[in-house]
Amino acid sequence: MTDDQLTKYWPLIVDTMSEGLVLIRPDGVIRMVNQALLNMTGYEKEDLVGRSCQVFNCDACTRVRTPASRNWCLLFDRAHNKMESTRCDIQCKDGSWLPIWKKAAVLRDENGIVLGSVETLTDLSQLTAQERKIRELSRQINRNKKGFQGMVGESAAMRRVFNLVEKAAASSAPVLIQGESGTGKDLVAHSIHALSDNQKGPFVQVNCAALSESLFESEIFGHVKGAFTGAYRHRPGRFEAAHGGSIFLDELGDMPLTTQVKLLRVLETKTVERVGDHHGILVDVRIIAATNRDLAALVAENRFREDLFFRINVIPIHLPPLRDRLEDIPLLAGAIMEDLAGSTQKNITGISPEVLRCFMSYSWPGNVRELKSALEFAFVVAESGQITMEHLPNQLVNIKDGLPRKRAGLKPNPEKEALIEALRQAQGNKSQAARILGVSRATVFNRMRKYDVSLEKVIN
Ligand SMILES: Nc1ncnc2c1ncn2[C@@H]1O[C@H](COP(=O)(O)OP(=O)(O)OP(=O)(O)O)[C@@H](O)[C@H]1O
Repeated sequence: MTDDQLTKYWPLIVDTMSEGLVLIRPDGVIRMVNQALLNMTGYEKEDLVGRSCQVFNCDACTRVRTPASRNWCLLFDRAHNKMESTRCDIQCKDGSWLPIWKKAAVLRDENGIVLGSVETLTDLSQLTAQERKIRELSRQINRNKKGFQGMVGESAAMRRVFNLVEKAAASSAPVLIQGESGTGKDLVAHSIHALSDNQKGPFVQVNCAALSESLFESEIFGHVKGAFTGAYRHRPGRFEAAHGGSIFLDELGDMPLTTQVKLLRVLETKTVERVGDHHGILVDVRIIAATNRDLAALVAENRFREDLFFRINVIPIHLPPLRDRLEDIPLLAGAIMEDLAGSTQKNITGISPEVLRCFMSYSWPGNVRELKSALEFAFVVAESGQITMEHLPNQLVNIKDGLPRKRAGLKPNPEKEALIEALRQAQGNKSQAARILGVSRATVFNRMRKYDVSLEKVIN
């Protein structure tokens, strides 16, 4: 084919492409379009040629068009001399939105003068529909797997929680999960992320109780080199690491007041500033927070900022303690034992009626986590057959008047009494007390501080 023939047949060649093609002048006016583009958008050639490319209302273009710039859009800036590609949405003639993959390059003459840009557009509507279908199917599979996203429970209270989790996942507002230790706050946070549009992004967890005040800010906001002694290089914080996903601020009630001010600013401006720097970095992060403290009470005591409380408590989810949903125990015990049977070689067939009665009358200060560790303990002690009372840990068979300890016996503060009892049984060994309660050693420390429990008082 000669050059002349190529020029002659070029329009036909361009029209055989399955991708849309558009040529745009440096002032943003459309110079030429191919047939595929007309098919994709529903426009006629005369609707487009000679008009501004703003007709497509492309969401990527609104982001790169700057009123201060001399050029029509950043694409024509000298610094952006390469091929650019992005996923974006354009508007069709009937007003509907079309998801596309757009590739763009600037055309220059031999003197470097910009002649215009060429853009190819791939229709992603089918792919997007398939992705949505896959997401929906995987949600259904998770729902059918075990309970709701791995959370077991059929009580009215838990059904309300599942419902709220779905609603929270569909929104991008901050979520505050409150509930006693071991009620499943961590599971709820993971479920919200897994069901949200940010599911493909990272899930970054920060335990606010585990970080010392001095480390806190650089850990979650990052720092620049030289910000403090030992800051040898620039380091991004957890917020930046969570960009495009979710950040889970666990034990939020333990966040230092100085950091609370900074967090409030992040929520309001959607930008973070690394320690030692004043440049805001834009972050698109879903915020999920949890605490086992009564945040409203901390606000009243001036230990938690009221403005932050209102800003973060947009979608409150309260997880009820296990003693208030005892009807969930048989289902929970069954699911936990199914998991344990799968991971051990023992032929344990179930729990005796007496054990179930005991479970139903116990106060479960450590909630589901304690139920889980009680059954794990029983799986270690029992050989085969049914789990009976003799296989249960001490705190459950602490018999009073022929019956396991009643719920009423633990009021008004079951968590404090359970802590004292566990420390007594463990003779002051905090790790062992943590195992008895089914909580972490840090939680034992926190509770000792919270309830002002000292080892001398407990053991003597
Ligand atoms: N509804 C539930 N169904 C099944 N397992 C559960 C449920 N709730 C909690 N669990 C299990 O109980 C344990 C404790 O749950 P989780 O860590 O989510 O509690 P938490 O409220 O975050 O506790 P903490 O405040 O101490 O961090 C985990 O092993 C979790 O899988």
